[in-house]
Amino acid sequence: MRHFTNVHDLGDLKAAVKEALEVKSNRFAYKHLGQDKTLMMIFFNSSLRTRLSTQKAAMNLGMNVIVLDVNQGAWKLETERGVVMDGDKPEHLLEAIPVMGCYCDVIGVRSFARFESKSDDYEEKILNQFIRYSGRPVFSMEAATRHPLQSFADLITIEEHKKTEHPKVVLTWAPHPKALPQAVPNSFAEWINQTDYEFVITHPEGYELAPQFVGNAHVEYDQRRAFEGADFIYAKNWAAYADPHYGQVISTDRAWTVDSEKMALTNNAFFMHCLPVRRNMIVSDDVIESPQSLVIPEAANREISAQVVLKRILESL
Ligand SMILES: CCC[C@H](NC(=O)CCC(=O)O)C(=O)O
Ligand SMILES: NC(=O)OP(=O)(O)O
Repeated sequence: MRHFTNVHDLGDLKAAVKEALEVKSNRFAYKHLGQDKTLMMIFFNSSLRTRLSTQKAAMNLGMNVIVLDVNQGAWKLETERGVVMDGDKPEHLLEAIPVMGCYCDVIGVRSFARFESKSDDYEEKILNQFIRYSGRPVFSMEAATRHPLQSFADLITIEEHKKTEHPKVVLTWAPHPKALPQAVPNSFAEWINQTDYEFVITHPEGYELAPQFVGNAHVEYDQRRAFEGADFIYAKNWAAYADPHYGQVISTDRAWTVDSEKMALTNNAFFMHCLPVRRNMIVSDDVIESPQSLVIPEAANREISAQVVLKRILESL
């Protein structure tokens, strides 16, 4: 595998999950693959889980790791070609990317949607420049429209905990004070649509995700009806996608907060969230602390999803 930016890069998902569970049970068995190889992780945005789990995965594989927080210490970067650079940005991405490519064998990039231009975001303008100009294999650590390392970990977690062959999985919007990217819900939907689960997406009107991600999911505007009989509840906030409200918060209605009363409508469902989570906005304290909450094992599986991706990239070098 050269690059990892979406669900299709992994091929057969059942095989990928099987490989993940094998790696999970013997994660130090592949140190030869990463010997004398360097991973560079480039963050345009904050991170805890991705930063730590991906570095741990690389170390499991015997890799060296370099981490760059672009907005702390590096030169401010111009991303637009053709701009006269007489402002506060000393360096262009078109030099910085190939230079960074000189110092590593594999590149991970985190670059969230900027909500300045829907086309720039949905054409993955930043991530694709790394793919085009770095000369290295590139994987997404959450880009503008997807978070595939998270979604792979989410799938592993559901497969580990499902009590039926075809569980009902519900992706629910929940309120948040800021305008958050659509990357996590887009990616979750893209991956779950590749399974044979029953898949429902529930959100207030105006929060419809892009059709290419919704796919065959059933969209339900009544959250309680969506929760009925669910086996997994995956909560996440996202900003509006549809014009004219792209990138905007159009609701902070806490009637959508996931609480025990709503979880009682489900089939004793597990609760999932990618973290970080705004407690008592997205989910009540008692739900995220309940025995049905999988948020910690879900986060632990980020080490495994990253290790499978890095292992496949190293095997293709
Ligand atoms: C893995 C999630 C990363 C990011 N989350 C945030 O930006 C949360 C920021 C906040 O709650 O202030 C998101 O929603 O895409
Ligand atoms: N879930 C996730 O990617 O967390 P971070 O933003 O902390 O990396």
